[in-house]
Amino acid sequence: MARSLSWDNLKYELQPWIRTAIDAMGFEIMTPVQASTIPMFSGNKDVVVESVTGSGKTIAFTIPILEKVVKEVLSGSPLKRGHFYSLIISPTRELSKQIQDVVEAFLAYYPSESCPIKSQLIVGTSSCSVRDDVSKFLENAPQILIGTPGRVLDFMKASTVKTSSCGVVVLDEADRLLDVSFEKDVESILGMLPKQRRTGLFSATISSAGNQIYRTGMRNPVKIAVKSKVQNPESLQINYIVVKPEEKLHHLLNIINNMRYRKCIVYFPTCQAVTYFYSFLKHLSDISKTRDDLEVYSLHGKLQTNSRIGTLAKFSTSLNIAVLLTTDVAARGIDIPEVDLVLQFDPPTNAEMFLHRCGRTGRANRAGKAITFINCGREEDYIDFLGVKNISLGELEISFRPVDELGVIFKSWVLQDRARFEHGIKAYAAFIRYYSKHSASSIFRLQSLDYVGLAKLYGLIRLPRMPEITKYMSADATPSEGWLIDPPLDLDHFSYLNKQMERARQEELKKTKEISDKKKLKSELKKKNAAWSNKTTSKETRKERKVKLAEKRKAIEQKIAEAGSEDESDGEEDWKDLVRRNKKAKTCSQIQGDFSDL
Ligand SMILES: Nc1ncnc2c1ncn2[C@@H]1O[C@H](COP(=O)(O)OP(=O)(O)OP(=O)(O)O)[C@@H](O)[C@H]1O
Repeated sequence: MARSLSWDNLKYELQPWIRTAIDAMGFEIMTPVQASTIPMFSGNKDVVVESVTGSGKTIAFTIPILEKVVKEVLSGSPLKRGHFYSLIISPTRELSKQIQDVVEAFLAYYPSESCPIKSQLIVGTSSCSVRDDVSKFLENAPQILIGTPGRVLDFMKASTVKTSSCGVVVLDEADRLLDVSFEKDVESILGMLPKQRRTGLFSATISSAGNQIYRTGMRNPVKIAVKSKVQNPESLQINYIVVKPEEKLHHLLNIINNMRYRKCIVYFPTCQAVTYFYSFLKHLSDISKTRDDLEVYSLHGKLQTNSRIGTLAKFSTSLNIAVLLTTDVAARGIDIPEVDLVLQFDPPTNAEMFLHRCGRTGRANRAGKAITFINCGREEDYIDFLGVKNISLGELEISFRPVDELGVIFKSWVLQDRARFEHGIKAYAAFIRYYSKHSASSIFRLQSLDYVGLAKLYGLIRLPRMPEITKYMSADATPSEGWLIDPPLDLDHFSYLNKQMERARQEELKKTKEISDKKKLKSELKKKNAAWSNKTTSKETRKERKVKLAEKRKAIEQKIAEAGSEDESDGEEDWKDLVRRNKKAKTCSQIQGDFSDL
């Protein structure tokens, strides 16, 4: 046993019940991040902690929180009604629940006869309103709150919730909590807490938060970085496979059917892709084209909280071989020890997410394997791009073996129901939107996408009319009228399996046929077709955009002039810089802010 990592070597003595809990959990020694963080954070220091995925950061903040809360409880002055002592914020409901489970696992060993210590989860659910959270809080008087930013903020705004006793706050996955999508809520929450508090920021990729960390009101924080040569844990092997888009599903099935693993997480780019491929895999398993000992689950941000938490619990506790199809909603923090394989159907939109996704396996020194599909062509540069960021991947040279009759089964499954055909188009369009948000935009370029290969992957029978396709595909590369099947299908006779939907469609069809006026008909059809993309190429909007741009340019130029730039070349620099920064801010906010597809 490494002596310096022995729990006995901590600079102060842990409370006996915490020590008992640690022994019962079987944690013989501390992990390096725990050895460095626990003494600092339990003492009077604010901490900013960066350490690889699966290195035990949760316990590194749970123990100090429990130590502080117990001290308060034993101090003799009882917790006043509506007050609490500590707050842990995380970006997702699943992660908040998981943290609460760890806190509760410790509390099971607390000798609670005199004054029990309790925690409460504050996350949005359809079955429980903010008001319900508040009444539960007032009734149970928990000292520790754990939740997601939006809900915690709403909860804290209630007049009966008092924040002045909160002495310690933790932001888990802090870089995510400080990015544009959460930063406002998080700042408001921190602004409501007492200034004289301890703050801890934790993440495997905290460096990406940059100066944002100083907006959390920390005082002289200690930075703890448990570093190694590479950014991923050593127990984690990361590989990539270069594929053609239309071959991806075959590769996926070959891997989940033939590779040895216990639990596998497959990351898809969007919710639409998860639901679409999940239904198809279910169909395949019904007709026995996948292993019959295999359980497949799906999890994404558009599901209700209870269903999300329930699915994760089922996947975690399943005794069978299990595969979870998901999005980045389950990329950070989720800790399922038996996950030994992670597959990325597409690379994520930023390198931090790449590490978090891969880090769902190879945790706590257990062996794990992560495989990423890379589309052949320009995307292959992504490997060097990750290399520069100290993430090294090895190529897995797997020769392509088509799965028997997969194409035929997929096509007939799509053609059985118009709803599937539409679902495929939505998933395809969502993917193109997702692709346009990559932070490495010089590698993931819309103009380099293989639109036809991608359409085949999504089981489309016809290319949808999207501005991207018209813009980036040459006319000779576009199949006639966009059809990918021969002969083309009479779409008017392509029906829904769902009777109600089919009835509504028939009525709509009848109405359209009755419109004798050609102009009106054209505008009706245009309205319908516009739904696949939120981009518009109408002359009117282009004109408006041009005017707006000109106004912006004028305003920036005026700013530069006011700043009194003497040298013309400097002025030119400034102008370019401002425009560049402006553009960057825009892309950043698009990349990080829009998670509606997850
Ligand atoms: N001292 C320890 N000894 C052995 N295992 C530990 C120890 N501390 C924590 N673990 C286990 O390590 C696993 C990973 O811990 P945890 O989820 O806290 O990692 P993390 O650093 O927060 O990862 P991520 O960055 O992905 O959120 C958990 O299963 C946990 O039970």
